[in-house]
Amino acid sequence: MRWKEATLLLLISPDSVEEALDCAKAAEHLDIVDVKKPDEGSLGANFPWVIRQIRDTVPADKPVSATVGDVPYKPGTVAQAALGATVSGATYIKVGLYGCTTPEQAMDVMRGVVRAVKDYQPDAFVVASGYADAHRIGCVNPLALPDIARRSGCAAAMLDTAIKDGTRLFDHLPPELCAEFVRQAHEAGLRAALAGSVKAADLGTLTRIGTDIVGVRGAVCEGGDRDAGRIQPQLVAAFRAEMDRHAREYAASVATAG
Ligand SMILES: O=C[C@H](O)COP(=O)(O)O
Repeated sequence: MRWKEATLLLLISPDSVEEALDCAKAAEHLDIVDVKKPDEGSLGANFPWVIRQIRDTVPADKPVSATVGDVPYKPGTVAQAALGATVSGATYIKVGLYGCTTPEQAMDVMRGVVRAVKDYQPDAFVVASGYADAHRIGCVNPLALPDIARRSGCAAAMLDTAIKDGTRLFDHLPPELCAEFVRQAHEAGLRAALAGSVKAADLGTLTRIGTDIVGVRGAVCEGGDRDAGRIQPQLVAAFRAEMDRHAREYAASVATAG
């Protein structure tokens, strides 16, 4: 895809074809449609036919992303799953390095994924995802992700939260550490994606620290409930309006300071 420099992109995660249809109604307000299966985990993988149907459902100019799962340290298994998501029509391939306890393990997994995906789809966008609350599950340190992503040939480093219990990205990784994550990702030539029960109130900070992609589900579901609620097109539009407001305010503050 073409990047609009210094623009925060909105990635929304439907869990079904029905929800993707609601995303399609709000297509002008979002940038990436991210297929996942939240009942299989934070980055739970959906079925190949759901990815395919969603690809056929959303406008062709919107990239479809797919989560490959909160994966174990099994590089062959994960590479094969990532290829499955690619063959099914996803061009963003997101891998949650849940079962990797060291950067070396994470790199093993991501190198396999990058090779499997790019052999089939050279311009695919592979995303290595860690977790801001890694300390709760014993997986690789979130600030190691930019280096893992760079050394394995990924296009982006991402953080989400592993445990969806109402705690949020900044509860586990305060803004100054998220800013460091973004800085390291950019220094490595990567895009920086952040998620984790993000709300509109977080958008000022996410904009200011230079985040490239914000991933959202709960905040655009009815009742803010990512499990029982369904994505609402008007909530996607409202979230986007807040993003745009913060982008304008930030641009104005930079212009004033300069
Ligand atoms: O990739 C982003 C996730 O879908 C975020 O979900 P959430 O906003 O409910 O934590």
